[in-house]
Amino acid sequence: MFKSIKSKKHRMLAVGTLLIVMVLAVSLGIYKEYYREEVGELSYQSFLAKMEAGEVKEVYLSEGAELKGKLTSGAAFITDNPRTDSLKEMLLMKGVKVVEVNEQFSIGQLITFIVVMVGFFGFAIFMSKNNSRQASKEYDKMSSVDYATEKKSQINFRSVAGNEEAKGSLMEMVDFLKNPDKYSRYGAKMPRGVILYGPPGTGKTLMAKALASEAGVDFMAVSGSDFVQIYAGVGAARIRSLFKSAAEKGKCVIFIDEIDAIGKKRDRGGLGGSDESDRTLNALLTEMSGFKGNEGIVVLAATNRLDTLDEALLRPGRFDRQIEVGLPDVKARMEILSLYTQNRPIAEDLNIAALAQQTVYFSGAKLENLMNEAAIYAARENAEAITEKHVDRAFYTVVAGEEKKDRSNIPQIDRKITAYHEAGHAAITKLLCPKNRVTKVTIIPSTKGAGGFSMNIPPDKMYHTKRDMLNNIKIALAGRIAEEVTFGEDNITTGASNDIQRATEILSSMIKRFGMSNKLGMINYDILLGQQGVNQNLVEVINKEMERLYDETKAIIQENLPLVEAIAEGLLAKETLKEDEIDELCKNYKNEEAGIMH
Ligand SMILES: Nc1ncnc2c1ncn2[C@@H]1O[C@H](COP(=O)(O)OP(=O)(O)OP(=O)(O)O)[C@@H](O)[C@H]1O
Ligand SMILES: [Zn+2]
Repeated sequence: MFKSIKSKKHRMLAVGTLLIVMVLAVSLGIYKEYYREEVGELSYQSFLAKMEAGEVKEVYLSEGAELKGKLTSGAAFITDNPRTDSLKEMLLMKGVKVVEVNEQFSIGQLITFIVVMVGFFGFAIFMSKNNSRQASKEYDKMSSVDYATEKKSQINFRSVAGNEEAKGSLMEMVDFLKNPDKYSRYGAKMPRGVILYGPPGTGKTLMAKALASEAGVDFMAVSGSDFVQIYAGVGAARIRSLFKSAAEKGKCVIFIDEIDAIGKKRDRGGLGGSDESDRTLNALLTEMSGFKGNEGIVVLAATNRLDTLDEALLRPGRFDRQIEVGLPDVKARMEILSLYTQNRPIAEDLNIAALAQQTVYFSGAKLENLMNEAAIYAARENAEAITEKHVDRAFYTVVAGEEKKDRSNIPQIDRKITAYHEAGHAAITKLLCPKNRVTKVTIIPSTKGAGGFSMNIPPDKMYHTKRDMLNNIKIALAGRIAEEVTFGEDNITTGASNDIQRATEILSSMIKRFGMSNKLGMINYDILLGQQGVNQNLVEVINKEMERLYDETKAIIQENLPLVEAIAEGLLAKETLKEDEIDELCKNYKNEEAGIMH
């Protein structure tokens, strides 16, 4: 039994030895109680003689084969047990104390039994203590989280192609990290948390690394899924341990990939919500609010979907900066491809610009993968350089699983429809509200879901006029209208669903809440009908008005089709148009119009 302990650790050995000594001491005590002096074995005759002489003090009477007792001298003795019925009476008559021992086994056996029992219990207690120590050690280990650190990585913002806006935002933080004192002197708080959101493989991790290495601080990377544990409290403990190690480093960048694993929207109804994920999220929120802004710890988190995150995460003092990291447009793809062809032998015939055009909807990771696969094919053939042929073959490997299409027109139809749709929004905005800024139009899908989007910033105003609202409806409708006018009624797409929602919202609040309809008057229909109320008359009025607005907008688009086409062509070529490029197109268009009129 104890042998197995020996083979364990030193401490176990020490405790085990101590235990044995204790057991021996105890049993020795018990032993002495019975055998204070050495035991003398007496023949039955001499026993009888001693009894006659009055030298026997006491006898333990039992059913056993031996008879034990004590002499008046204090010495213990053993003799044969005659097992006669008269023995007890005889002894009593001689004035010997008789103790009836109802033992089935000898005292020696008793002692052995006690030793074994004590030993066993001692061992059990020892093991359970040891186990709990082991368990707590294991818990300690479990509650700390492995993070990948990188101190002097070669990555900087130049390793990240495209994503200029996101890079710009992060570059501002480099100075915060480098000179936190400079900012704290003015009471300026450093942003604690930044969420990078966008499709997979767009360089979120890369940018977080670049931030850390440009600021010259440690980079600690973990994944949200590391905190999802089956054991209660472990996730929260890991969060605390992560921030503790970060605090020990002083300045650092903590990167939490897949933040949605811990920061999912909590179930307000309490149905199906798990306390455990709440606890982990709460621990994160506490830690984020806990460290003072100027301590030099920045937490970057990445997610593919911003809309699934709990609002509590996005509150001031937590992840209050959200930066979109989108799919690269053609220019960015060109830059990424250049980056990954830089140190590779590239054949003359490989046209990087054309390849950038053909890799619509590719993420940075996919482009890197494409060049890597091409390099593998070239290496296998022992080719001089990577040629068009290798890239072609790599293309199919990378898009494997997706339907095999001619690479040159993979999503050409989609792109074209999206381009005209977005051009419709942009053209109508500039035609109806020349003061509105259109800062960016793109046909690269964003995480917000739409095929593309237009950033339309109206000038600051206290009130919205009826005309503003009508114009906004027309801008929303213009996407679908441009699709219809260009590709025919049968080729319109589902891409307008958000636009239709928006147009309906504006129009219905104009009529139901703002009293802007001549036919329905100054009545708040929400109060009158309640939220669920459907009023046939109301629906008809809204529908008629929407139809009228649609026709009006359609007329404007048809009249200005060349502008729509110019913007759409620009989008097809560049995928993203910036504010100045859009303004330029509009200016050229107006000048031409003016030229025709004169
Ligand atoms: N804009 C880019 N410039 C250069 N390389 C890029 C870019 N985007 C992605 N890559 C390449 O793709 C790899 C994967 O990108 P990264 O891990 O940063 O993506 P991510 O956005 O964090 O993706 P995920 O959401 O899957 O975590 C990078 O290591 C890099 O090699
Ligand atoms: Zn639209």
